[in-house]
Amino acid sequence: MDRLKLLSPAKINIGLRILRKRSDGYHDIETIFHEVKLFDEIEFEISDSVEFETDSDEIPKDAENLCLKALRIFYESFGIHSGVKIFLRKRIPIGAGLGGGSSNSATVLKGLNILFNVGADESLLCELGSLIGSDVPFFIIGGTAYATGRGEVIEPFKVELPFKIVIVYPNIKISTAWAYTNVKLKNHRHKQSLKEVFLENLNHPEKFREMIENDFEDVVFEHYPKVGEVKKKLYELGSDFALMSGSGSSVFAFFKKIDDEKEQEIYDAFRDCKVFVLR
Ligand SMILES: C[C@@](CO)(OP(=O)(O)O)[C@H](O)COP(=O)(O)OP(=O)(O)OC[C@H]1O[C@@H](n2ccc(N)nc2=O)[C@H](O)[C@@H]1O
Ligand SMILES: Nc1ncnc2c1ncn2[C@@H]1O[C@H](COP(=O)(O)OP(=O)(O)O)[C@@H](O)[C@H]1O
Repeated sequence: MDRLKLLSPAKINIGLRILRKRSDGYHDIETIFHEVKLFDEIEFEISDSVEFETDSDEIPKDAENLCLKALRIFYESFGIHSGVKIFLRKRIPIGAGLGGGSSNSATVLKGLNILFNVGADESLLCELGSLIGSDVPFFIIGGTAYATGRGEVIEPFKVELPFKIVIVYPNIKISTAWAYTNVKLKNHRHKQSLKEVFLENLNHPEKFREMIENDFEDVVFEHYPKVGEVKKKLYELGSDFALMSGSGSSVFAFFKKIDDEKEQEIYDAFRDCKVFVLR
């Protein structure tokens, strides 16, 4: 096969606790990654040189692009010398807490593995992914996973979410490094694990509101009040649970059901934001 097209999904963090700062400068976290039906598309074609193109003018097109960082790691790890043309069609908002760049990196590792028939298994691809970013290993596996460490220690689990998901992006790009630098650490000792809280209360989402938190909300809402207003409005629209995703600025919400009228009401409520109703 000399051509391939893969979808590169976004994720939300159903809860994000920052436990401690580590000696390597990262933070130990506890989170639940959940893949959502919002995708970038990445096309691969064997060629005589390495070329990268994207339809987005909001991300680097040079070696700084996370697609090319992933390609470099893959080529160095497996001694690849052939060329490949990569085209990235961007849909996932940038700097949104939806893991777009990390997802693209993982999708490039998976795509090259198929294209060049290298046969690297998931655990090797996760290892390579963790060299690119803390969120990348999750995107190698996808689905839903409980994550610890800096986010690279992944424990996948199956769950049928009894909700429709809405994501509201208030067009504010937030740097992940800025968020981690400015976040105030909280005490999570003696708390039930996020995974237990989540699975035990799937049918009582009102419990999520008091037990599933995102530690980045305080610092982000303080500097970008708009993000807190989005969360408040999602509750006013009748959502069962709303929370900022990752380091922001997107806010996701669970709704037990969304009919056409409710969908229109949601779009009308957030005219100055990008809204994704993933029914
Ligand atoms: C916050 C989260 C939550 O899922 O996602 P996003 O909101 O970015 O999507 C992740 O922890 C983001 O993971 P990722 O975007 O891969 O971060 P990396 O590239 O590994 O690190 C970017 C910077 O964030 C900080 N960082 C990242 C992860 C972590 N556990 N502790 C940190 O302190 C470090 O300063 C690092 O230099
Ligand atoms: N392929 C890519 N897609 C998205 N962002 C990228 C990509 N390559 C590099 N970046 C850079 O990564 C940062 C945003 O990463 P992204 O994953 O979209 O946000 P978040 O980490 O908030 O989920 C931006 O600084 C962006 O310029």
